[in-house]
Amino acid sequence: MSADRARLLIDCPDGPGIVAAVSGFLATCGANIVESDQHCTRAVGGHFFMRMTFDVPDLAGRLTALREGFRTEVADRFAMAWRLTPEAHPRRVAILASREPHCLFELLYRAERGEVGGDVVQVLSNHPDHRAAVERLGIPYHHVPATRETKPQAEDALLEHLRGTCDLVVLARYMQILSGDFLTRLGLPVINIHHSFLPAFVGAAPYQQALDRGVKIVGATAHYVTEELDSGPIIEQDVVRIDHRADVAELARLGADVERLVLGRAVRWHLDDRVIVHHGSTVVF
Ligand SMILES: Nc1nc2c(c(=O)[nH]1)N[C@@H](CN(C=O)c1ccc(C(=O)N[C@@H](CCC(=O)O)C(=O)O)cc1)CN2
Repeated sequence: MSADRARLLIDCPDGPGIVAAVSGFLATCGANIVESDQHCTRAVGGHFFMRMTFDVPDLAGRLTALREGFRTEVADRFAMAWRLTPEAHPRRVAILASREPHCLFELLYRAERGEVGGDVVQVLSNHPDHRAAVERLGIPYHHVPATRETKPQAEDALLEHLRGTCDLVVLARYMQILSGDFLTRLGLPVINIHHSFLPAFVGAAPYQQALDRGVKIVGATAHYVTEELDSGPIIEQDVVRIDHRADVAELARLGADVERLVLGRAVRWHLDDRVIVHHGSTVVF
């Protein structure tokens, strides 16, 4: 990982001259573009998306000036939504879990191997089950019990631990619905793994819903969390075939492998600045 490497994510109304303006600005800064990817929603009158990776000497010392120059010379001209982030910028991840362990430990395993794109700085759970295993990895574990009656107090406690200490929150089969007020006060991206192929089977017990419906595939969906349950922008999905012999335990067993893969991909892509959210959907470079 180079200290002088940065990622630039852009989306704006499509039109002529965008790529030339961005690459021209970077050239005047002495930047070398090492990766560039773009997408337009349609030929005319659409929306433009781009992800660039570039190297620029003394990035740390010039970051503020680089951002200000890009804003005034390029972004404002094209009404861009954008973010320019050093690749080496710390990406601290907090994981919320309940009893199911597989997604939590998938992320911890991947983080140990440097495959998440950030550091897991704490685990919080409404159950004490995983404290010993998490703390053996040297990661703080906070048990924050939550019931329907105590949800406001539990959310206050979660915010105490989360605000100012992390850059991304991941719900690894965390089984508490978070309030809109909590999400607003948190002010960070939250990624959830839902154990169905959304929009099918929203809410609790999707495997039982799938069994009752007689489906032939089950799946998992990683999405950004919004106040509306399981309705946030989808980042990644995958499925596995099942048949009439499967009961709900078998569905959960087969589905767990899909959940782990889908969540691992989504967290990595988010932390690699590959995901742009636009009008409730995502572009994933
Ligand atoms: N605001 C949001 N909060 C949460 C979301 C979300 O999309 N928006 N996703 C859920 C995860 N989830 C499905 O993936 C889910 C979790 C829990 C429930 C639910 O009905 N929970 C009950 C309590 C269940 C219990 O105590 O065991 C509840 O909170 O009343 C449905 C879906 C995470 N949060």
